[in-house]
Amino acid sequence: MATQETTSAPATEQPPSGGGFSRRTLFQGAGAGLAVGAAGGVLARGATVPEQHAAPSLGAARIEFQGPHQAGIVQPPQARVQLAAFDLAPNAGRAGLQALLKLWSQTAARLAVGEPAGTHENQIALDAGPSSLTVTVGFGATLFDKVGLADRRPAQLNPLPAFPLDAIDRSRSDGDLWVQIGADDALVAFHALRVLQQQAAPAAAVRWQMAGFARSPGATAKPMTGRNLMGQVDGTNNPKPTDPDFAAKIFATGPDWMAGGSYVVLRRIRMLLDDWENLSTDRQERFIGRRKSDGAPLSGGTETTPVDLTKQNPDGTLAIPADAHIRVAAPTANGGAAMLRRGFSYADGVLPDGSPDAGLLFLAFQADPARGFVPVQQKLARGDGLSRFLRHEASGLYAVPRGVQGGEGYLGQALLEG
Ligand SMILES: C=CC1=C(C)c2cc3[nH]c(cc4nc(cc5[nH]c(cc1n2)c(C)c5CCC(=O)O)C(CCC(=O)O)=C4C)c(C)c3C=C
Ligand SMILES: [Fe+2]
Repeated sequence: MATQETTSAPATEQPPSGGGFSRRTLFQGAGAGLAVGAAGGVLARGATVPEQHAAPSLGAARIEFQGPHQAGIVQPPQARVQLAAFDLAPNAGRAGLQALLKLWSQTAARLAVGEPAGTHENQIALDAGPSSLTVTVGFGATLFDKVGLADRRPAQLNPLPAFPLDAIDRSRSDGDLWVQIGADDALVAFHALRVLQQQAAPAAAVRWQMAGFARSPGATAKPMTGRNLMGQVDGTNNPKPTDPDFAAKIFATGPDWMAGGSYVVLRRIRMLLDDWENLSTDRQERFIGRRKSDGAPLSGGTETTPVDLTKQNPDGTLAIPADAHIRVAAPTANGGAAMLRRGFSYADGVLPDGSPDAGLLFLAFQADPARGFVPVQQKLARGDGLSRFLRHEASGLYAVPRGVQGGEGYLGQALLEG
């Protein structure tokens, strides 16, 4: 496995709401030591940088593969994501899975530092560096039976309940293995997907694949929380790694192979953009409970001002309406239920009726979906004004084992050899 460079370098600047989001980003090569980000102005597209002050390229940024948690959870979303689920071949067995996870772990570590893949290298990403590449691997509930580990399947992987308004396409849901590949360059992300996919054969085959995107680093004059395709500032009130209870909310404590791991819920949520865009900005804001221009709560202040759900307008109505998304989803309204949302937009052309096939690849990490996504979605599906503009079309739940560190060789080793 590739060794991980540990040279210390400053982390990229984070948006106001990013709080303590750790990007674990290092820069290699000639520019090491320089901070990259729009605030520093060093990566403005088209900017001419004098040779002697050459800045590190976006491609040079890298995120450590090794650590107590897998990469791709606490880091802010990269500009590009490739999501894929794989089903194990009937004859692969535990040995086949073990060999695959070893190969994927080696490959993820190599690609994260900008080395070529050890096998199936196709040069798609040549010259583009690791571009903050992360590879995150998860196990679906169906995997455990197939490799004789049914008795070790955690209860947290029990199937999600059906929610009102669900329109789930099972062929684009679930899967034995899940992979999230994030990078700040589309070619780097696709390269990693292609290599992992080829390495998977014949032990596993792709069940479904989805591509998404988020704001590119340096796109705004200063670091800001990103927007979704409805135009809203999205991601403000996420738990922050600096919160005292962050780890308890987001990371599992056991069994041993999951200690430091997390459970991720995926929902491919199509947005009914034609209907949404027909609303006035005022109505759109009341469906969310935040101002569209800057993400400030309708109870007042700026984006980061704590939400006041009791605040009333002069006419006595609630400043944040009863069916506003942030009121219905708030941890205080759901017994403290919390999750780390790390979604990406998608835009996959148009449907037969001419409407855009576009929306949110909603991804939420949590220590236990029964105390995170499930109670919140149960409430949202019934009482959220926004839900009439959304269609949940695909779904998945995966155990994301702890990261590789110390003497461990590959992701999931403690499960498969424990
Ligand atoms: C079950 C969980 C959630 C789903 C599904 C979901 C879908 C979804 N959300 C938006 C847009 C926004 N969501 C915002 C906040 C927010 N959303 C959830 C949960 C789900 N959202 C939570 C727990 C919160 C935080 C609530 C709080 O404590 O304030 C916001 C506001 C900005 C922010 O805090 O991120 C927006 C905007 C869309 C478009 C969507 C489905 C496509
Ligand atoms: Fe939301």
